[in-house]
Parts: sequence; structure tokens; C-alpha cells
Amino acid sequence: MVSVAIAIGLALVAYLAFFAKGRSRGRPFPGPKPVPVLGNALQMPRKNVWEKLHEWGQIYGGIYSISLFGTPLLVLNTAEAGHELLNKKFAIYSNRPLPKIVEMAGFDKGIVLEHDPQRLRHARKLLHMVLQPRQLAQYREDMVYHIDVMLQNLLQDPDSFVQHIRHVTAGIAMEISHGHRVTARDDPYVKKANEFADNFAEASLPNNYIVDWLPFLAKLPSFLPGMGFKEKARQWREQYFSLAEEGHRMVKEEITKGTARPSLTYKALVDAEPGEHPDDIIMFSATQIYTGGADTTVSTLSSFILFMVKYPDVQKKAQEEILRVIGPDRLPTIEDRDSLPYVESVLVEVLRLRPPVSAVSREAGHDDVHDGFLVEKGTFLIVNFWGMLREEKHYPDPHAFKPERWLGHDRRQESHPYNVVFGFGRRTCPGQYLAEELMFTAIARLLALFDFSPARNADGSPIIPSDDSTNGSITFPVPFRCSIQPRSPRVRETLQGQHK
Ligand code: HEM
Repeated sequence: MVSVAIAIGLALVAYLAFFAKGRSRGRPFPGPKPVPVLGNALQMPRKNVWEKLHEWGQIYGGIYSISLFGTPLLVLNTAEAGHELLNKKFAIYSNRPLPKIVEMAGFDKGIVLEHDPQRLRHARKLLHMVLQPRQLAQYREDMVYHIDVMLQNLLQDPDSFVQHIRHVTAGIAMEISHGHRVTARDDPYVKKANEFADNFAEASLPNNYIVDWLPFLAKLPSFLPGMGFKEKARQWREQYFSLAEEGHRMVKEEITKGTARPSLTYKALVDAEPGEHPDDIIMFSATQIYTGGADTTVSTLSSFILFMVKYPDVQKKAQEEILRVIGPDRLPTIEDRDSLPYVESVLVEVLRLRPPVSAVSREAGHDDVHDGFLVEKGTFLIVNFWGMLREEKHYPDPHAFKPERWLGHDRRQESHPYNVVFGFGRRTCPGQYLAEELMFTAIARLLALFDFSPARNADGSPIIPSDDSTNGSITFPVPFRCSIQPRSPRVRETLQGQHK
């Protein structure tokens, strides 16, 4: 009898201890039921994963958990979840997971996937030196110059509009990073930077390579079968380092010759105490202005054209606003931003429906109990911007393109797309001010000078472009054709008068 009492007593103590521990550590987040070994892998689509994650968010809420091959992942699906975890608890949630292939290729050097907290802080500081609104002002003329080159190219060859957009974003990024003026379409430095951007995008796709799943493979000799990723990573590394070194050397030579133009690299080398900024931090940070800035803005400007083709009424309203406020005799500039609220609303709504970065990943730096739920150290987080920006509560009729919903809206609200689409916390996009200024000026000038409409079949019927987007870490509209026509015979003259 005594032993039974002791056994019951011990069981009770064990139960209470377990319960207390469970309670203090928090309970698991809800989420779709996983199957053994595979978890939820079979339920994940091959394309547009963020749409599925958004759908689950309607059932399981703003923060829920899924599992992929035994790895738990936390999905953040509302702007509130982003603010609560990533803004308020930035000390825990600022790291990004580091795929092994990225580390092997050296792509963790810089900012986007930098893992060393000190180097990251330093690199972000360098970017702030040129990307804060006051500093950006000195690149304003360059920015307008490159936008107008794009407009002139559109006039001559409207069908290659994506190529012209690429040229403008490359031009501005290179101007700010290295003071390099891109003039030729086949600029060898831009070609090399594009090659790097493609390699970077491929390597940073989550778990794209077997070595990301089984990191010990990196230690096996290259001659074994299936080790092709080692050679690939070596080539990528060589290409990235050579690109970063070449840009850095170019600016140093120009400084010696007295021909260097203002740029991040120039500022970090000349306007600082000797040795204040180590060379390798300068060169990788500068190179990543291109990585972060080029494709994202290309994506948004391409999406803008797509929406203008599909929504002629919106296009007309924006053009009327420009004509009413600016008149026909000059082109809009960034100083007109406050007086063109409808044009700004078009940009905001394009970004909401087509965020160029649909989702990013983060990693919990240590254990956290959030709202009574446990997040264990090392848990991967998926920040689903696409889903956040289609939340019915904040954006009624969320899938519809309605720029007017932003008229009179306070941009300081947590759910305003400008506070979501550029990310959260310590890893928020350092290029936001540049991106806003560049995109606003570009779309205002595009609307002032051109009409966008569907391309036509031989029988004259319109070809309505598809809503599909490409897959990948940065998404673009799938290639589409459209008609881009100057709005008046004076367009060529107006453009020629701009940069005398
Ligand atoms: C439409 C334009 C753009 C959008 C929507 C955008 C969006 C984003 C997002 C979502 C992130 C990740 C933030 C997070 O993890 O919470 C990011 C990071 C970053 N962006 Fe942008 N971006 C844009 C333009 C730019 C431009 C123009 C630049 C460069 C001048 C830039 C440079 C970067 C860099 C370097 C990072 C990495 C920051 C870090 O990891 O600490 N971006 N951006």
C-alpha cells in the first residue's frame, strides 16, 4: 500500500514538473497536420509557395507552424506578426538561415546573407552613409539622368522595355556604389554584376542543393560522384570576389588620378579615418547595393507597366492628375511627390499586390515564448510578405487592384505596404528611400510621356497579359508584350531638352 502511495506521489510530482516545464516553456504553435518523416512537404506546391502559406494563415492565424522533413518552420502571415516578432524582438529574430552552398560560395560576405553581427552592423552603416534621404539628394541628378535614358530608349525601341528598365536600375546602383557611369548597353561591369546576381539568387533559394540538407558533404573529396556542387561553389566564389575587387580597385585608381565621382566606395575610402572601414567590408557592401537594388526595382517597374496595360482607367486617372498638377510643359520630379497622391497610390498598390520579394527567411537566435507559444532556438521563420499584404482585415477585397484605397491613408500605420514590403527590424531594407524615390520618379515620368495598352493580334484583338509571376526569391511578371506609345509628338523634344 505504501509503495502504491509512493508511486502515485512520484507520478504526480513528475506530472506537475512536466506540466510546469511545458507551461513555462510554452506550447507548440497550431498548424496543418504533418505526416511522419515528410511533414507537410507533400502539401507544398512547387510554385508560389506563399499563396499556400497565405491560405493556411486563414485557418491557423497570423503565426503558425509547419514541418518539412522533420524541420519545424514558423510562418508569419500578418503585418502584426511581423511587427511583434521582428520589430519588437529584433534581438532574437535578426539572423537569416545560411544555406551551406551560400557559405561555400562566399555569398555570406556583404549584407544580405551576412552572418557575422559585427560585420553586418558595419556594412549596414556604410550603406546608410549613402542611402539616407539627405545623402541620397546628391545622387538625384544621376537618378533622373538614368530614368530619362530609359525614357529615350523606350521611344526608340518600346518592345524591349524590360531591358531598358534593367539598364536604369543597374545605372543607378553602380553610380551609388562605385560612381561608375554606365553608358553602353553591354557594359562589361554590369554584365559581371548580373552574372553574380543570378548565381546569388540560385544559391540562396532555400535548400536548393543537397549540401544544404547534408552539410557534411562539403568535407568529402571533389572526385566522388555527386560532388559537382563543390566546383560550382568554387567558381561562384571566384566570380564574386573578382567582381568586388575589380570595382574597389577601379575607384582606388580613380582617386589616385583625381577622377573619382561620389559613391559609397569613395566616401568610405576618402571621408574616413585611415583603416576605419576595412577594404573587404567596403567592397562587399558596395557590391550588394546591386544585389539588393537592381532586380527588386526592375520587378516593380515591370509590374507597374503590366497593371497600366490591364487597368486603363487607373492609368488615365493618374495621367490626368499629372496634367492637372504639373501641366504639359515640364516633367514630374520627386519634389512633386506630395502633390501627386494618386500617382503615389498607384505605386503603393503595385507594391502591395506584387511585392518583388514575396517572402524571406529568418532564424530564432535563442528560445522565445511568444504569446504562450514556444519558439525554439534555431527555428526557421518564413516571413510571408505576399500573404501579409492580402490580409482582408486591412485590405478589403484584397486581390483587387484599387489604388484609391491609399488616398488619404496614413503611411505610418503598421499595415501600410511601405511598412511591410521592405521588411522588418534590423534586417529591414536599407534601400527603401532610394527605391521609393526612384520608382516614384520613374512611374510619374512614364505616365506623363507614354500610353500603355495591350499588344494586338493580327486580327486586331487585344492580347491581355497573364497575371502569373516567375518563381524564385525575387519574382517578376512572366514576360508579356504590350504597346507603349508616346502621348504627344513633343515627347522626343521634351526628353532632348532635359539634360543639355
Ligand atoms: C522595390 C524595391 C525594393 C523592395 C521591395 C525591397 C525589399 C527588401 C526586403 C523585403 C528585404 C528583406 C528585409 C527583411 O528581411 O525583413 C530587403 C533587404 C535588402 N535590400 Fe531591399 N528592396 C528594394 C530595393 C532595394 C534597393 C534599391 C536597395 C539598394 C540600394 C536594396 C538593398 C537591400 C539590401 C542590401 C538588403 C539586405 C539587408 C539585410 O539583410 O540586412 N533594396 N529588401
